[in-house]
Amino acid sequence: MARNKFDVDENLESPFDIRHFRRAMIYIKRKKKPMIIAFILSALSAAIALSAPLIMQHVVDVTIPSKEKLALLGWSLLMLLTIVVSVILATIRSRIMTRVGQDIIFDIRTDLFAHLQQLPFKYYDDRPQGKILIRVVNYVNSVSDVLSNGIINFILEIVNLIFIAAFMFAVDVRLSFVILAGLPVFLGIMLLIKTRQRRAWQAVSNKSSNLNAYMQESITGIGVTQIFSREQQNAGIFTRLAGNFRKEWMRAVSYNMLIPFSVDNLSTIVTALIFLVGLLTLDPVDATLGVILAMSSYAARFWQPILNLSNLYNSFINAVAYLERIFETLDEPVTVSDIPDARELPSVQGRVTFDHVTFAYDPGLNILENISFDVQPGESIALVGPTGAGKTTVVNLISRFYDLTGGRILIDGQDISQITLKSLRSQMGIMLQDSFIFSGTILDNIRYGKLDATEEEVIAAAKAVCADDFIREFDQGYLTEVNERGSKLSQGQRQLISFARTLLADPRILILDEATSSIDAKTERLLQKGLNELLKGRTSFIIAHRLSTVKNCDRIMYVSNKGIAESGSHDELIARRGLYHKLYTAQKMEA
Ligand SMILES: Nc1ncnc2c1ncn2[C@@H]1O[C@H](COP(=O)(O)OP(=O)(O)OP(=O)(O)O)[C@@H](O)[C@H]1O
Repeated sequence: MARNKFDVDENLESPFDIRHFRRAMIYIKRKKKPMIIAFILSALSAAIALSAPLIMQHVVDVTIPSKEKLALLGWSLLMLLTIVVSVILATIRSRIMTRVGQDIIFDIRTDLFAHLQQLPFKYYDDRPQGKILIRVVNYVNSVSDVLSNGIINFILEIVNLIFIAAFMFAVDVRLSFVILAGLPVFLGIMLLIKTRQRRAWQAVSNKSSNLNAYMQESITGIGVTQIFSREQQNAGIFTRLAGNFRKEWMRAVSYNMLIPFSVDNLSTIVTALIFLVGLLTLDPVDATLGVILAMSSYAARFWQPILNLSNLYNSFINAVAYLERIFETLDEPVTVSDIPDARELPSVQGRVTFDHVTFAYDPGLNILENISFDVQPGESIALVGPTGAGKTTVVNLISRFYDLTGGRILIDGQDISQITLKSLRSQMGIMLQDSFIFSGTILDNIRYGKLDATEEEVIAAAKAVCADDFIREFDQGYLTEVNERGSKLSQGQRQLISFARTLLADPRILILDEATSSIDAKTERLLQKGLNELLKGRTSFIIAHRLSTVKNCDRIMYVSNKGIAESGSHDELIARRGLYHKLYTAQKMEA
């Protein structure tokens, strides 16, 4: 799909079809047993409640005229009992269904999260994170009730309707037809608004997704916003997005409200008709006062399930808009994945070979073309060159974050597209400019890549990269809580923790993408010590704009013009007086 932005609606690639709902049944079926129990309880409770008008009819027509006080008391108590039993059953059912609803949310969310974890970088490149988040959190919440209670209530209301119709016809056939006469009118209204209503709810889901994406982006970029004093403009954008959401919501809800409004009016008209027809035809044999009262009560009851069904239909329509998004995410292909017979990559020595590699993020726009080179185990390679030349792309390809457009990358002679991603990536250590700190303790963060590491191993890794001293200065030492934005930690400290994390995982191949760029010269000297420790005996690719940091690498590759323009040691490249020499002297002059 094309790259998306916070204020661009995500268009669905396929229109809704019932298969989405059938697919949702997979989750529902897992909860078959509690749902059947809940259904039986609901049916019992509804049937018991339905006997009330019959009791009423009997009391009005027989018990009251015969003035049997004891019988009247008996019937009243029975009526009370029906209400109590029906409430108890309904409460138990509602408990069961709350659990079922939460279980369904849990299952869908777990599947979504597991799938999102596997999706390639390309998926995340193409859309704002907020739009992904809203699917896992809000949309799943929104569909849970429809998939649990909704299904049961739907069946139940239909059964209810049949029951009521049967009771109604048993009491009076003519008046029953009067009640049924409102039905075609109602169905006509439903048909008329159906498509518009679905579109309206789709628009709501789009606008809430946009709002969420902007919120997320704004929170992440709050620092930049405040530096550039963009608060007012951003508030303007937010107001526009929130306004769009409000507008769509109002529109969608107005469709929803149309339905109870129609039901209410139809129900009133039908009840009035019953009284009218009843009065006109009132004779002691077939239309007693009791019959008319019972029938008007059935008329109200008959329209209640219809109202409930139409409300369910509304929720169903909303849920469809969300289900479409959820399944779209679940169907997103894992384009970078293990081939069917992928081999495990055994412990590697660290030889890396690019064999005529060509790569494009977007079809037809090659970023790298026909690159070949061979890196020996333990060799350190610096990738330098102008911004946007493709240095990060080269290292991303080694970890197979993207698949190649052409050629092969081999590790110890094995094509990386033929081996499992897990065995490949577990032998790589990657450190980026912005080292990510997960919420938890410093200890957890260092242990992230090797969960079974002992505390001693963690401390040894921290010591090796000169991180131990500053960690111990915190009151809680290694148990200090840090969060995802790494607050409490300076940039350099975050970097050192990330070095320790990588060292502990002990990868054979190391990638450092601008890992030391945001660090001042003094901290860099400290880091350099840690870094030297980290690099020992490992194949490493280091991207750095500051050439002083890569001067000592075994080989320097100058990436430019979709390929490696120059390659050699610092001294060789300086002697060649080419692109690297130019860049180096320019930086020296600046310093
Ligand atoms: N996810 C992406 N989708 C599409 N194009 C991309 C993507 N990432 C990078 N590019 C493009 O690929 C080219 C190479 O980008 P890359 O990040 O590899 O450059 P770089 O040499 O590492 O740059 P810098 O030194 O600025 O970090 C750039 O033109 C960039 O616009």
